[in-house]
This record gives sequence, structure tokens and C-alpha cells, in this order.
Amino acid sequence: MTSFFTQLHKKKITLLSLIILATSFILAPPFLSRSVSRLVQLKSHLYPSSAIQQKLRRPFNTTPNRYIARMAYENELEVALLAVQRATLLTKSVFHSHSKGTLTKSDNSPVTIGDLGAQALIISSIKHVFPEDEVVGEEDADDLRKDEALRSLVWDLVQAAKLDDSAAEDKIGGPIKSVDAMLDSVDSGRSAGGRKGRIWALDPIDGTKGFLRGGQYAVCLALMIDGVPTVGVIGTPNLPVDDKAPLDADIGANADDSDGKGVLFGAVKGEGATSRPLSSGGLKEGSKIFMKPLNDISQATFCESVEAGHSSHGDNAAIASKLGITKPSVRMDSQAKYGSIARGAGDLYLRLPVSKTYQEKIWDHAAGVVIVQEAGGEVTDAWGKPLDFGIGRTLKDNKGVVAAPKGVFPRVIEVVKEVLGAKE
Ligand SMILES: Nc1ncnc2c1ncn2[C@@H]1O[C@H](COP(=O)(O)O)[C@@H](O)[C@H]1OP(=O)(O)O
Ligand SMILES: [Mg+2]
Repeated sequence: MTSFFTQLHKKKITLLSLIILATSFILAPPFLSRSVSRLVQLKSHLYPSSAIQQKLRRPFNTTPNRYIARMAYENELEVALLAVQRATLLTKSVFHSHSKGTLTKSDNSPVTIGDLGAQALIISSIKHVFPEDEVVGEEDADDLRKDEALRSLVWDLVQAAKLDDSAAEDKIGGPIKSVDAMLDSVDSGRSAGGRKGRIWALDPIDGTKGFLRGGQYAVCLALMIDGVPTVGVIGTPNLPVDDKAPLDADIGANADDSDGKGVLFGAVKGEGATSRPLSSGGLKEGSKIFMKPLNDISQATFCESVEAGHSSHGDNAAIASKLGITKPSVRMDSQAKYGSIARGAGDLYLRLPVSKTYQEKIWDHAAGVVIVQEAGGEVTDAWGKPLDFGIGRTLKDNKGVVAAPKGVFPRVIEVVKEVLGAKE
């Protein structure tokens, strides 16, 4: 009898154990997943994603690695860097040729075959990876469609410009397939711009005057998200690779892209700015760049346009003098000025308006602005107003541009306003 009860008791225990086991199988997963997600939340609070990504980030090369965390807009940055790098192969070949193929636009500004070829290459790269994106490009294909000799010249250049790294070439779509595809690429830069969506701003050769003169020029590309410059890339074939190379007065003239020259700047909003040597293949390793901390503003080096018609040399000089700056300005063409101050070779960029009616173009500033902001600087117009990139192809609500390290920016803008105010 006793053994019967013992048996029954054992069976009960076994049954109970089975019930508990089954229940825990049914109920445990949700509990477990909740605990895991709590752990993840806790971890991301302790280590914000940008810090984790910073640790895991690979230097931008062309080998995708899906197991490593990617930073925001990493693919866009990589495509932009490669597209600009490939376009500089074309501009450099034109820069070296004796006849630079100048033709005159109706507004009398020089346009070159380099401009048209670089625009075709860059837009075809963007459209290969991001077909839905819009592009605001400086050029259009009207002249190319009308002029057969020009068209075949540009087509030859476009076909010859190839990165000597097949993975890098593939990433940006390889060669342009036909003359018609080239014309369509150039014409895809006709976006009106605006405040919504993904729009690229492209200056295929910024500083055409410097390019024709044999000075500084830059290939510039930026992605704007809802009107805010978010990714910026500038290729400057005639700047020294060394971020620490001092800026001297010669930098804007008699430039050449001999060995040891050529820089590719890149930045993503919130992720920092980098520079790396330009190459003819995949991307070389980049390093972070920062503006120079300026403890004594009177020691600043300020950069301005070579062309007196683009920026008032007189007003710039008056501002420098009020800031106690005695060093002469460094004059150079193009957004090479933004790159130069972002890496601490120079300090300030002053672009005081000359004309009351001129509207700055978004492609002349969008890339430079992200790079300077990410290197620790601030950029506004000459009255301290934020630059508004969301109202079309021009910065029509702004006048002039001032860029400086954050710490001294308020003082600089105060003096700029004094000088402008005295002229009102
Ligand atoms: N009156 C002007 N004021 C400011 N910038 C101008 C003016 N006229 C032309 N630009 C633009 O200045 C840019 C070059 O600037 P930088 O002097 O810094 O090299 C060019 O893109 C040029 O445009 P465009 O290409 O139409 O000539
Ligand atoms: Mg330009």
C-alpha cells in the first residue's frame, strides 16, 4: 500500500515537472527576448552608436564588409570619393594638355572640356548607385549636343578616365556606355534643387579661372538631405598631400600636380572630416582632419579668392586689419580654400560680396561647408546668417561667406558686420 502511494507521489512529481517544463518552453522566449533587448538598450546607452561605430569603422576602401557596423551615409561617401577621384583623372589629363579646350559661355565665363567630362563621369557614378537621386550640376549638355568636335573630344576623355582598380571602377558603374549616355548624364544635372529629399550639388571644376591659369582648382560634390549639406567631397589635384604643409602665397599660382600633390577631402555630417592622397585606383587610407585651435586671432592666416571680382579684397583686408592680422592673405581659387582651413593649413575664409546682385551657387559651397563644419568650424554668410541650401540652385537669401574655427567665429563675424555696416 505504502509503495502504491509512493509510486503515485513520484508520478505526480514527474507530471508536475513535465507541466513546468512545457510551460517554460511556451513562456520563456518572450521573457528571454525582452531581457536581451533590455541588455542591448543598456549597452547602446553606455556606448552610443557613433562611439561603437568609431571603434569598428574601417578606413574607406572598396572591400565591402557586411559584418562591420557602418556609419551614416558611408556608402554615399565612398561613392562620392571614388566618383570625384575618377573625375580628377580626367581633369588632370586636361590640365596637362596644352590646349585646354576653352570655349566661351554666353556669360563669358570659361568652360572647358574638363568641366563637361567630369560632370558626365560623376553623374553617371551617382546614377549607377542611387538612380532616384537628383543632381544640381553646374553644366548642361547644350553645347555638347550642338558641337560634334567638342562632343568627340569629351567622349575620348571620358572613355580614357578609368580607375586602375577594377573593384573601385565596378562600384561606380564602370565606363559610360555610349555617347548618348554621356549626354544624358551631363543633362541629369538640371535639378532645380529644393528643401525635400536627396539632392547632390556638383561643381565638376570649381575655380575654372585657376584651372586655366595653372593654379588651384577643385572637383566638388555634396549630398544634401532635405536641403542640408550632409556628405561633402572635394578633390584638389594641386594641393600638397601633407596636411601640415604651410600655406604660402605661391599656393594659388604656378601649381602643378607633380608627385606628392593631390588631396581628397571627405566628410559626413556628425561623423568627422578626413583627407587622403588622391590616387588613380582605389581609395587610399584617410586620416581625420581638424581646424587649428586659434588662441591668438592676430596670428591667423586668412584665405580669399584670387579673383577680385568674386570677393572684395578691400573688405577682406579691412576685416583682417581690425582682427590684428598682419600676415598677407593667401589667395587661391576654388573650394581648395575650404579644404585648406579644414586641415589647419589656414584659419579663416573670407568671401565678402562684391556685387549687390550676385547669388552664390550651392555647388560652390555645399561640399566645403560640410568639411569645415566637421573639422570644427562654423560657416555662415557675411551677416552671420546660416547658408540656406534648400531654396534652389543658388543661395539667394545669403550674401558672402565667412568660415572660421568655432572658438573665434563670434569675434570674426562681429568684425565682418562692423565693416559691412560702415558701408551701408
Ligand atoms: N561676382 C561673383 N561673386 C562671387 N562669386 C562669383 C562671382 N562670379 C563668379 N563667381 C563664382 O566664384 C567661383 C569661384 O570662386 P573662387 O574665386 O573662390 O575660385 C566660381 O564658381 C564662379 O562662378 P562661375 O563658375 O560662374 O564663374
Ligand atoms: Mg565653381
